[in-house]
Amino acid sequence: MNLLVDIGNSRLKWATTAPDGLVVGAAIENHALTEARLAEAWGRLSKPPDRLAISCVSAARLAEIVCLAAVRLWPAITVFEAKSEAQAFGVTNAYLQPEKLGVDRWLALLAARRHHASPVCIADCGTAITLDLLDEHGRHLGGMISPGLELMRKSLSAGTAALIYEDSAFAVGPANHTGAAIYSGVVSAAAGLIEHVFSAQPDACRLLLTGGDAPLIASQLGFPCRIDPDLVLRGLSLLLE
Ligand SMILES: Nc1ncnc2c1ncn2[C@@H]1O[C@H](COP(=O)(O)OP(=O)(O)OP(=O)(O)O)[C@@H](O)[C@H]1O
Ligand SMILES: CC(C)(CO)[C@@H](O)C(=O)NCCC(=O)O
Ligand SMILES: [K+]
Repeated sequence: MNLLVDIGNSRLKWATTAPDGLVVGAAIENHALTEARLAEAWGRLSKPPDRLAISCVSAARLAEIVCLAAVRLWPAITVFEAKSEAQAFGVTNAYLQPEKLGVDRWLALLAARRHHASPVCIADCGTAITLDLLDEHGRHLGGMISPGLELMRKSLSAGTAALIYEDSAFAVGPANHTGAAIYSGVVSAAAGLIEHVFSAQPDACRLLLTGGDAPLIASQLGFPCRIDPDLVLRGLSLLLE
């Protein structure tokens, strides 16, 4: 059994590998991440993992906390930190400097190539929204980066006098109060971005969403799509095969 850890800019997601797939644990907010918190989550595992694979696009300090917690619980564990490469598992990285592609994006591409049909447009709807295009030969055609929903909402409150960040419920379409108008605006911006990019792709291209905001954004898309919530973790799992 192996342990997989995906550290995003907001939350840490983790899973253990099982013969028939992943067993996904409860996400931990980055600001609440401590060795003790991980020990509490992982202390309940039925047996010690042999290997730990980490994907980290956030501060290196968080990956260190994860390593320390794992080594303290299981001194014999082997730790592996994923890095973006020029080529792996039939996928070729489009970046001029392949190591500069966010490792979460790279792992999502590897998992999409293995578990979904290509050509595919991957939209990771997390702290940032990233789009990555993969052709039928496994060639990454490049991608795009935009702020995610929370960052868009926070940037409005940071850059204006009247707009405050409210924990408003999402309602479709034009709104009649500020919080709902902002939420509706940013979800429309995200859905519009994805539709704009996807509609320029060949007919055979599929649309694949992942990330915490994938279900909400998918509900506002004018195209059919699949949601794979564990795409980055599934990419990590490939690396340990
Ligand atoms: N239970 C939840 N807790 C926190 N955020 C959630 C939850 N469910 C959905 N979300 C949404 O998920 C978004 C964060 O997505 P995700 O967890 O994929 O981000 P992340 O992996 O930290 O980001 P990234 O990889 O882009 O840095 C938040 O904007 C929030 O709106
Ligand atoms: C864009 C994010 C923040 C998305 O999590 C991450 O993939 C990242 O930090 N990427 C590095 C820059 C790049 O991918 O071009
Ligand atoms: K992510």
